[in-house]
Amino acid sequence: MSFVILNGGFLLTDFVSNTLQVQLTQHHIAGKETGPVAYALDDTIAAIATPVGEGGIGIVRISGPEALAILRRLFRPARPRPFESHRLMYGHIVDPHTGDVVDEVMAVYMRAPHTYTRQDVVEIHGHGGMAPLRAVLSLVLSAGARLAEPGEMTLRAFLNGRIDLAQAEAVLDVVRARTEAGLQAALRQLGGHLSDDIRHARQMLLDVLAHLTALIDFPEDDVPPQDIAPDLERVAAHLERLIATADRGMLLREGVRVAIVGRPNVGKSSLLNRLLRHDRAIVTDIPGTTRDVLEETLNVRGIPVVVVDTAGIRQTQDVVEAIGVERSRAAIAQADLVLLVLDASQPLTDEDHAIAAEVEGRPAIVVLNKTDLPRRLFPDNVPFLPAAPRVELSAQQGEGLDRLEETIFEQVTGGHVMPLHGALVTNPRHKAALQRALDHVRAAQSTYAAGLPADFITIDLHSAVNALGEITGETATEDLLDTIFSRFCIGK
Ligand SMILES: Nc1nc2c(c(=O)[nH]1)N(C=O)[C@@H](CNc1ccc(C(=O)N[C@@H](CCC(=O)O)C(=O)O)cc1)CN2
Ligand SMILES: Nc1nc2c(ncn2[C@@H]2O[C@H](COP(=O)(O)OP(=O)(O)OP(=O)(O)O)[C@@H](O)[C@H]2O)c(=O)[nH]1
Ligand SMILES: [Mg+2]
Repeated sequence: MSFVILNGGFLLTDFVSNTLQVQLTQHHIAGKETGPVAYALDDTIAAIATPVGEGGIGIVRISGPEALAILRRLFRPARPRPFESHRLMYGHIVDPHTGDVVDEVMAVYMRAPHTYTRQDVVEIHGHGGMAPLRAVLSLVLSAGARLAEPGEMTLRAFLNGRIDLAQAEAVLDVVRARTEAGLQAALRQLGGHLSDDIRHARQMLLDVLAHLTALIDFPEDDVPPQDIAPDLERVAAHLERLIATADRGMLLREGVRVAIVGRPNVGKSSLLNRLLRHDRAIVTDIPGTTRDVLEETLNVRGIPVVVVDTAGIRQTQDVVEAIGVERSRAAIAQADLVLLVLDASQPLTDEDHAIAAEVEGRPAIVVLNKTDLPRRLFPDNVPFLPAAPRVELSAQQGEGLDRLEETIFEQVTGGHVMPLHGALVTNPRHKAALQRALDHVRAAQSTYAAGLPADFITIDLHSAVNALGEITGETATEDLLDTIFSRFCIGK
């Protein structure tokens, strides 16, 4: 699918041809010579908007100028009356060629522009099953609609200016949120908090640019030079504040990977089961029970934590077990945090030392398990990983688990709680663009402080403005839009 490029901070919509036409300039497509692209908004698209499986109801959504005409052709209302915008009607979807009833439905026509896409939208709410939904969709397609690409409904909402790019991305984050806190963060972004903050920073930069441009273009007019240092500092501080929310924001959106490692039989799988609060992994007293890595998602105070149980690491002649051990090592490498589990009822072994050496240098927690048994090992006797906190627990008895969750939370957040209000950066793409914008503002500050000519400063300020525009979409490239919207599900 090909997309539109946005130029100069504006969406240039050509309403005459109903096609979105945007001029491309070298300026906006870094290093890429491209001609003008057009993305048609004048065709009518349709998709099943709900999961295709068994459900109470399922929705076929249609967006575009033909939406109502298509509905008229296929829908037989139980009580015929004129279609009224945003009013749900009861009736049947009927195949116009055969007269066969395809499903019993509720249907709604929503007149542009007060709709999801800002186009005419029709929703057909049918029974939530594969056969009825496909039958309805197929009639809609034969009546003139085109099957929507993934994310194309939301793309239209973006292209028509109902939401900006950061909000469009938030739609997907809402769908994919794995915890309540993650959902709240996504909804905040969907509500436009981040967008408002970024637009504010961008506008301040544009104001400074306007002033500098006046100085450059009309030197004879004696434009009184203003001191732009305070404005630049204010923008820089604003960007820094936003960037500072990113580490925690990204945790909410992406979560962390925690690997449970240790020698065989120390109780790794028992610990996983306890953390999940159900018996996911097989537990036996036979060392080498877990052969493969096993992943489950856990909610630790709002942070999605993917916990990975691994095969106990030891030298082994067993081919299958050896592969499992290799995977355990890979899990250590991929984890954001490692739980090194020890058996507190036994003295440390060479294997414990060897595994600790592999964990060395990575964020870790040392877990002393089996504290319900007579003790042979205490936190003070553990010589390795001196920086890692020690947590004593009994996975079997379920004691000490709260303390472990607390320690995991502290390790991954640095102990900070989530800010409850205002903008929160949750997306690495946004963080990277903010950082680029900040670097350019900092560079502009130095240039200004060094007393260099105004056009040296404007180069950096333009780059900063563009970097911010990539977040909200004013200066997004075709490739970027393609990447973002192709991650959506069909019907979104
Ligand atoms: N049936 C249904 N439920 C749904 C959606 C949908 O499209 N259909 N949504 C979609 O994913 C989500 C809701 N999001 C939406 C966002 C904006 C508009 C909308 O029509 N906005 C208009 C204002 C309408 C009005 O004021 O009455 C606008 O902003 O102009 C609709 C749904 C979740 N639930
Ligand atoms: N007393 C006591 N026994 C425990 C505790 N945790 C685990 N066990 C027992 O230790 C044995 C091994 O437990 P697992 O959870 O399978 O150990 P593992 O580390 O996953 O072992 P592998 O998968 O072989 O690497 C089982 O018999 C468990 O019941 C504990 O806290 N206290
Ligand atoms: Mg196990």
